[in-house]
Amino acid sequence: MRLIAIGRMKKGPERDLFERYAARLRPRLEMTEISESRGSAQEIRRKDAAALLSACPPNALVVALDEGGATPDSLGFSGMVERWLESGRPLCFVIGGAEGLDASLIERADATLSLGKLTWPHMLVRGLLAEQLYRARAISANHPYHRAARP
Ligand SMILES: C[S@@+](CC[C@H](N)C(=O)[O-])C[C@H]1O[C@@H](n2cnc3c(N)ncnc32)[C@H](O)[C@@H]1O
Repeated sequence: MRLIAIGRMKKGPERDLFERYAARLRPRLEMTEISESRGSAQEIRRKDAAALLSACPPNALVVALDEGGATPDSLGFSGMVERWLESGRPLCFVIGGAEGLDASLIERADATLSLGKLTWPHMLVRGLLAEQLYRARAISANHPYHRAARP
């Protein structure tokens, strides 16, 4: 699995959070970082989209992280991840920069994923996604990391 994201992460709590879960994930979650571009908001979104997509293999199964995307619960997400992995296509998660993702990228994506209606800082989204991927894999493996019971 690969995470392709805008911006270069500095040392700090966001990086620690991402690395804590990424290190435990199987298959591994590799990271490709793309430098932030300059210009108007529209130009930045277009350049980011081109750079993000060119970092994905041509046959990639692209999952775009977007506030307006699908909102599965963790159990549902676990099933989605299993199906994506079973497809045999390189699985690429894409996170935008400060200006968000261009519509062309959302259209190209095979799936979209929202972490809720709130806007999260893009560096934090990396850690949130890595944790949810770890949880998804734990659910599939019946590992007790995920406690499904609710009052
Ligand atoms: C700071 S946000 C961009 C906000 C931008 N105004 C927009 O409308 O997308 C940067 C990136 O983080 C990710 N992101 C932020 N909040 C998210 C959420 N609730 N669900 C999924 N992805 C999110 C998206 O990939 C987004 O492109």
